[in-house]
Amino acid sequence: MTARLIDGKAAAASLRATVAAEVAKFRSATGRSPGLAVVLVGEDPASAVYVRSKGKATVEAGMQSIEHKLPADTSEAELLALVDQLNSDPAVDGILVQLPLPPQIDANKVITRIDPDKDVDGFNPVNAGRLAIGLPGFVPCTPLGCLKLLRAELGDLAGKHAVVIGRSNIVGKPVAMLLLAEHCTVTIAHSRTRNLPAVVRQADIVVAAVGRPNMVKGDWLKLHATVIDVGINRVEGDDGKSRLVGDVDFASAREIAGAITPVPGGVGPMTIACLIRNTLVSAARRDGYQLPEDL
Ligand SMILES: NC(=O)C1=CN([C@@H]2O[C@H](COP(=O)(O)OP(=O)(O)OC[C@H]3O[C@@H](n4cnc5c(N)ncnc54)[C@H](OP(=O)(O)O)[C@@H]3O)[C@@H](O)[C@H]2O)C=CC1
Ligand SMILES: Nc1nc(=O)c2c([nH]1)NC[C@@H]1CN(c3ccc(C(=O)N[C@@H](CCC(=O)O)C(=O)O)cc3)C=[N+]21
Repeated sequence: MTARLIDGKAAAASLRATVAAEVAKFRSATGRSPGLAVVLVGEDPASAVYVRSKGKATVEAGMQSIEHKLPADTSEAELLALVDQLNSDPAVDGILVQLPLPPQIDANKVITRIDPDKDVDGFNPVNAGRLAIGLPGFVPCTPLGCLKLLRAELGDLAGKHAVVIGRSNIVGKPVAMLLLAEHCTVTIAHSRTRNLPAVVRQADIVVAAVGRPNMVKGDWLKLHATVIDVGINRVEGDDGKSRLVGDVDFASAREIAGAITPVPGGVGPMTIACLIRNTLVSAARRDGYQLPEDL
């Protein structure tokens, strides 16, 4: 039996529709629409694509998109000044500074400067801390998207062994924190992990966030494991055209896994849906407006 496909595109469309319906109610209750400011420094083509799709999703949900495009040679002081301005702008509910940033800018400094209560990316240390100790805050969009897909697929996650491959601050660590809060037994693997295939073979849930095309093979998996592939890797196909592949070798993994996310069409679309979700949550908190619990 080949694995069930976890359709992130469909799940994202459904979340976006739910958010749009709630935005409409928010607007009639408060007379304003939630605003998301996205800041792009430089012209990395992949970043430009993501920023465009974020803006489109924001507007489609009935929210205001405020885009700031700065030249690649922008100084750290200039970017920090823009963040300060967005922090104090009442029309801005969410602030996202697209990563990576050019080398003259310290990304940690910028992330730390964003008002934690507008930090819809969930990258500010205050929000990382809130997640770690179980306080309400903002959960990073990609990890939240992974969790939503897993809950929809498996229901209760308590007691499952989850192996997260990757320990970055934006994906691996927050995914591990979320799974721990769901009462999974969590193993975090990384580049120094010994015998990774044997570690992965213990997993009921595998989350791969590595950035290495097709690294996780089907014969690493426990039979019928649930596989969430976060990797977005652009590679050259046999036809010479570039295409996207994940960190999991999809062809071999789908023969062993119980369910698996494709790339594209898996976690990526959920990231953007969770961003507009977080922006609405931010606007509601700032206005004391009550949203449904399970958004
Ligand atoms: N779908 C989406 O919305 C998003 C997708 N991504 C994608 O997810 C992937 C990961 O992103 P990100 O977390 O930012 O990447 P980073 O490069 O920040 O982190 C990669 C992690 O993988 C670990 N790693 C590297 N090589 C190996 C190896 N051979 N075996 C085991 N672990 C290894 C590293 O370990 P160590 O710490 O020891 O160096 C590190 O912890 C990328 O493909 C990225 O494009 C990212 C964000 C959003
Ligand atoms: N401050 C910040 N926040 C981020 O959330 C952030 C960031 N910086 N920098 C870059 C990464 C990457 N990221 C993705 C978003 C959507 C898709 C996505 O929609 N992917 C589609 C395919 C898109 C395509 O075809 O290129 C899919 O997987 O189906 C992928 C990756 C957000 N990131």
